[in-house]
Amino acid sequence: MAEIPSPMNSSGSIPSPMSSFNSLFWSYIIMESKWPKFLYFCLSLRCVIAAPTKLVDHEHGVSRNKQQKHVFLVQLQTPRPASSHPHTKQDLPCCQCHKAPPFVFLHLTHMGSGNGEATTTKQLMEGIGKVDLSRLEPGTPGWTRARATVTASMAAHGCVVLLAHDALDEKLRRALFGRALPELFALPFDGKKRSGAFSNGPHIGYEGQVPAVALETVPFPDAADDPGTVRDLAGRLWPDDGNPDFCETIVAFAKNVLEVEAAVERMVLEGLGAREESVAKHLASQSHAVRVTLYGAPGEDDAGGGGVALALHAHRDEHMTTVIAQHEVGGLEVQDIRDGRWLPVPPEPGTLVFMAGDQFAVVTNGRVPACMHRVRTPVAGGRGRFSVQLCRRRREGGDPVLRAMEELVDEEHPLMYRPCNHKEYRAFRYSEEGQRLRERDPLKAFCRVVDKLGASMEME
Ligand SMILES: O=C(O)CCC(=O)C(=O)O
Ligand SMILES: [Fe+2]
Repeated sequence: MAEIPSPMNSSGSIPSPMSSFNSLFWSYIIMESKWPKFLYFCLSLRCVIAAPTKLVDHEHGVSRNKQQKHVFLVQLQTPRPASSHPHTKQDLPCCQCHKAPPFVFLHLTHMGSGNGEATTTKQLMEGIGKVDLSRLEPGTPGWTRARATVTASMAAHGCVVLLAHDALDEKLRRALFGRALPELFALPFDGKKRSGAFSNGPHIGYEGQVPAVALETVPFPDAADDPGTVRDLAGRLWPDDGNPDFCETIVAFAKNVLEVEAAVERMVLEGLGAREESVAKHLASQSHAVRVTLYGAPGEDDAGGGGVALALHAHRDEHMTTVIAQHEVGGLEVQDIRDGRWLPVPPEPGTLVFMAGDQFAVVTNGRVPACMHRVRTPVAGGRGRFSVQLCRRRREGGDPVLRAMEELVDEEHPLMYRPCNHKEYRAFRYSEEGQRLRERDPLKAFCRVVDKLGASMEME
């Protein structure tokens, strides 16, 4: 049986929900091939504390493999009074607290099966999971442990931090952030326009020089599969020689990080109980793009509280997944789904941040929530911030319909999102209505299933 650190407090007793009204009271259950009993326990507990079924459903994850151990984290949480709520504008569970009666919320999180290790619980309680992917081979115990941590963190936050020194070593990091990006963004505006991918529209080509948005960003679609597209673009940016070093750097990043991305997506989907063939089919249905971004250095006037300036508003990505590499200047923050707090993700060398977008929430039947995130850059130091993202989305020309994976829908997890056309969803996201909802939940407005009582299945 896997060992998990005790949730006891310093006095050696398990904290009681009554004595910590605004904080988490939690306990855990370790199961060994006994999930039906566990389910029965949950159902009876639900009756006893009268937690709404929606809350029970939201944090999910009973794998059906009865041969393996199942580790669950059970969190009991009392709602915060509305008056102390810091994020009343967000359309997140916590924001509905004031509507909820003062009973106890029940969160269930599947911590993984197989040899899931102690670190998962600790990391989940402290924030986002962090996993070292170096030299991991599928099928080994290390892989199984990593899968448990990745799955738990994705299910809880829609996000996990990866230590991936193999994919982003010091040499590539220097080539990318020390040379390729500075050279690209130093080009005059007209030079960048010449890239031919110019548009000041949403996430299609070069974006920059937009009043009130201090960032510039350039996408390189299909960089790993079709390096010729990077060379074409670079040929227009640097007509003299096409900057071969730049191309080599972008393609190397794309190839390395795409490999990591696919491995992590596989871990999460398998961790949730998807079949190998479904996962393979899903991965083959996606395209990718590398996007390089520069956030201008904020001025003193831009500073909000805490000496940081908002550089990118809170949002969820509309595509499938995003892997983000930050460099030296931090700023990425993800929102804790449980209480609305913003958790900073520091730019540690060799780390990549893996996050779910709306398409992934549809495919996983809401068992992985799309990650709400934003960027706030420090004013002190007056430095710009670089980040590089690898975005994955449903391939153009493939099946345009996004739907939940069959295995991830069952009695315990009824369909959460209706099948939807990814292009239509993208168009909706950039429509006036979608923009209005961007800090709330546009996916919910677009295709969330409504239950028989006419209520959305989200916690309300
Ligand atoms: O730069 C970052 O760290 C995040 C960028 C981002 O969220 C986006 O481009 O959608
Ligand atoms: Fe984003």
